[in-house]
Amino acid sequence: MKQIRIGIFGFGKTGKVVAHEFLNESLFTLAWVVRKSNQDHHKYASRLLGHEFDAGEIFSIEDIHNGFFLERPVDALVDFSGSTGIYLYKKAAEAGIPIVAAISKYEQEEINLIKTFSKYTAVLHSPNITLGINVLMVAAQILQKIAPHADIEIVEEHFKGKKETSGTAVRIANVLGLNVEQHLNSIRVGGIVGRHEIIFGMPNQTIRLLHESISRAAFGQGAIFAVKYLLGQPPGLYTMETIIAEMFRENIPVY
Ligand SMILES: NC(=O)C1=CN([C@@H]2O[C@H](COP(=O)(O)OP(=O)(O)OC[C@H]3O[C@@H](n4cnc5c(N)ncnc54)[C@H](OP(=O)(O)O)[C@@H]3O)[C@@H](O)[C@H]2O)C=CC1
Ligand SMILES: O=C(O)C1=N[C@H](C(=O)O)C[C@H](O)C1
Repeated sequence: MKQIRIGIFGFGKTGKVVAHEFLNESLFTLAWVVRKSNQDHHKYASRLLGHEFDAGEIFSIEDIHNGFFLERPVDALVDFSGSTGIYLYKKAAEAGIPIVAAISKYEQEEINLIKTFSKYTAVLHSPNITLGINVLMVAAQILQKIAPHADIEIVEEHFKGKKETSGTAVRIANVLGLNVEQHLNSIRVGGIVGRHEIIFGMPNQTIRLLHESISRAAFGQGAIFAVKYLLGQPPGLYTMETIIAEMFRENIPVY
């Protein structure tokens, strides 16, 4: 069976693990990886990740010219780079290549670009692409309807070096109608991959909804789920949360 060709933007803490997850799935072939610098230029991501075959030639942003996506066609593009990666793949979007934009913090300009791309192709943007966190967000909205007077606080924990507030936590606050400044609490310690807790406080009981990413492989598995969903979808803007909510309504098991 013809493999699904994947191109990945970003080869950092997360991109490397996501590439490894795609390389381990026979349904996919990793066509290329684009990173910011010239580090490991033209080497194969597969070899750097310990595989015994050549896949995922590494390019830098300097290699991205207008013909790049025509010369190296893929069936889906997965972005785990940073907020500026999106400016490099307009031609891919215009060519109708589905896009998984897994960047956690975009400014309005990038959000507008995502919306523009969604006119040409299927674009999924989620600040957290794990299946679990998006189930948590659906559950939290249900719980808030059941207990509208509960006090709600969000606690997000990440590794020491993460500078920005969790995009996931901001998204959770937004869907629950909470003021980010007042109800979002950030902790930065050690090597925590990602932990999000939503605490519903009531006079005589507390309900805690908790999701922990214990390995960045969770992001890879989420990206694989997202690519499989996007293939064949019409142009438009998709999120993991709406996909999972739709599957929940139709009694389709997610995981
Ligand atoms: N949606 C989700 O579920 C998740 C989202 N993320 C998000 O993914 C992003 C990456 O996280 P993380 O891996 O920890 O970050 P890192 O800093 O470890 O890695 C960033 C990678 O992206 C590359 N890069 C940076 N800018 C560009 C660009 N303009 N074009 C192409 N490549 C670029 C870097 O290249 P070089 O190596 O050459 O410097 C590096 O390989 C962050 O926005 C993070 O919030 C992370 C985890 C989960
Ligand atoms: O930077 C990360 O690593 C992560 N970022 C995302 C966020 O900011 O919400 C998602 C995940 O928690 C890991």
